[in-house]
Amino acid sequence: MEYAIEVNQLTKQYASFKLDNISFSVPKGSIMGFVGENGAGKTTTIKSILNLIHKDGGDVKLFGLDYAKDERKIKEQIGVVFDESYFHDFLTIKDITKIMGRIYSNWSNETFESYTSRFKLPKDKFMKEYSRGMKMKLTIAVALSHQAKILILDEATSGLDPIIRDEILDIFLEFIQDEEHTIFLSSHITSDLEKVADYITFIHEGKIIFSESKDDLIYRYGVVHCRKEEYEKLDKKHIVGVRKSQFGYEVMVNNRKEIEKHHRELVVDNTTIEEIILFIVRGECEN
Ligand SMILES: Nc1ncnc2c1ncn2[C@@H]1O[C@H](COP(=O)(O)OP(=O)(O)OP(=O)(O)O)[C@@H](O)[C@H]1O
Repeated sequence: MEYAIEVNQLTKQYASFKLDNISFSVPKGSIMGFVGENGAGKTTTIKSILNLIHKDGGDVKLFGLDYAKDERKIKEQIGVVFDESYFHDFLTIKDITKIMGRIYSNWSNETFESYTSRFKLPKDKFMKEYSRGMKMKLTIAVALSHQAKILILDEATSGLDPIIRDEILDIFLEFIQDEEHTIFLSSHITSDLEKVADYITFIHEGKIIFSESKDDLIYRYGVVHCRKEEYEKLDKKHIVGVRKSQFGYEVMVNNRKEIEKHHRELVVDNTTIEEIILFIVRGECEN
């Protein structure tokens, strides 16, 4: 398999936080969703991938290239969208077209024009008159208009309404259609990731908990509703989290086939990425 991004044993130490020896890879032509709570280390990881901060250990490769040797080549091929717009208040779309044409050697006025029209962005208004949603669409239009091979987005769709988010997610799906383009997308909104992501990487307190194909996760994980006595007979190595209530036990398992094989009396329900994450973070675990 060819990888667009490879993160290998990356470590970054801040005074009260450590990105702890993390490794994962993003296959070329796919959408990778990057999830984790506030402060889990998503932005720190993204800044390391973009070579915007100094790493304390490990390495990052994009298209197999190293920043130390090929920084310019790498940066030309990345489109970046952070959760805040970086355009000056007194610029219009026309000004931005000119500026970007000077910055990127592969800038395409036609592509930019087609996205700004599609997003119905007003051409003569100043940025200060743009809403947050309009600014975000504009930033995405810029990122898509210089023939980037990878789009890296940090919480870019958070704070946007569901209709705009849906429109943007459709564009992401179009972007990767030709299998040459890749998207790495951090988000709190797991339902968005469930809709578009091929792979999910989950980061928790600076560590990668899993980085897997979304379909495999949904296929392997499941929730068992059972009584205490039934719970006690389950093989703990398959349990990733438990919720106890007055009605019984809800148990998130990571190998539903094994559970179904050994406990024919139990029903294992389907689950969602959001539930898996909630169980891992908030459920009790007795392993
Ligand atoms: N420059 C810095 N100096 C010191 N600590 C930092 C710095 N940047 C980030 N941190 C700390 O690193 C931790 C991870 O931050 P990061 O921004 O990577 O999290 P995140 O997962 O992106 O969170 P959020 O979803 O809230 O944006 C936090 O505890 C943060 O306070």
